[in-house]
Amino acid sequence: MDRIGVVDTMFARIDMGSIAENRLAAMEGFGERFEVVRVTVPGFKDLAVAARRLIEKEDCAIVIACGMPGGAELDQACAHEAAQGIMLAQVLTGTHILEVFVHTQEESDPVKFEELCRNRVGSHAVNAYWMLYAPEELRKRAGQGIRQGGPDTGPLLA
Ligand SMILES: Cc1nc2c(=O)[nH]c(=O)nc-2n(C[C@H](O)[C@H](O)[C@H](O)CO)c1C
Repeated sequence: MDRIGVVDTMFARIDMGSIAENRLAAMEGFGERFEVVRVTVPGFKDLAVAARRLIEKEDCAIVIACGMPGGAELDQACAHEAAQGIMLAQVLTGTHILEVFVHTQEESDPVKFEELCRNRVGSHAVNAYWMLYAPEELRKRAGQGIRQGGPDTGPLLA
């Protein structure tokens, strides 16, 4: 059976890993064609190694890496470093790791923030599934200004 990896953090203030897991569990073939392997790490700087291990030791075909950068300048700097680590893990493994970061300052209203987070994580879980099993779904949306977590922007010249 194929494996899709999900890694999330304790630092996040929303259970991002469960959102991804539940979205994947609703997709066709769950439990038959693929299963989900989940790991939780302390914070976003720990995501890259965890994702690499999911690929190399747990045989995951793709990984969704969920993190929530805090609002401080230090958090933003660290988020950039964490993102570079995830990029490196992708290149080293030759396997996609979808970086799903929801930045605390993207939305100040907690209810809207939660909605944004659910939407982004859920959409990327579907993207991961499509990348593995239905790349034509991505192809037909090429150049459409698709966004995860907010309204789509649409093509430049509609
Ligand atoms: C400054 C900082 N900010 C964040 C953050 O905004 N979000 C997050 O998930 N984790 C943060 N961390 C923790 C680091 O990512 C990491 O978990 C620790 O440095 C231990 O490796 C740190 C150290």
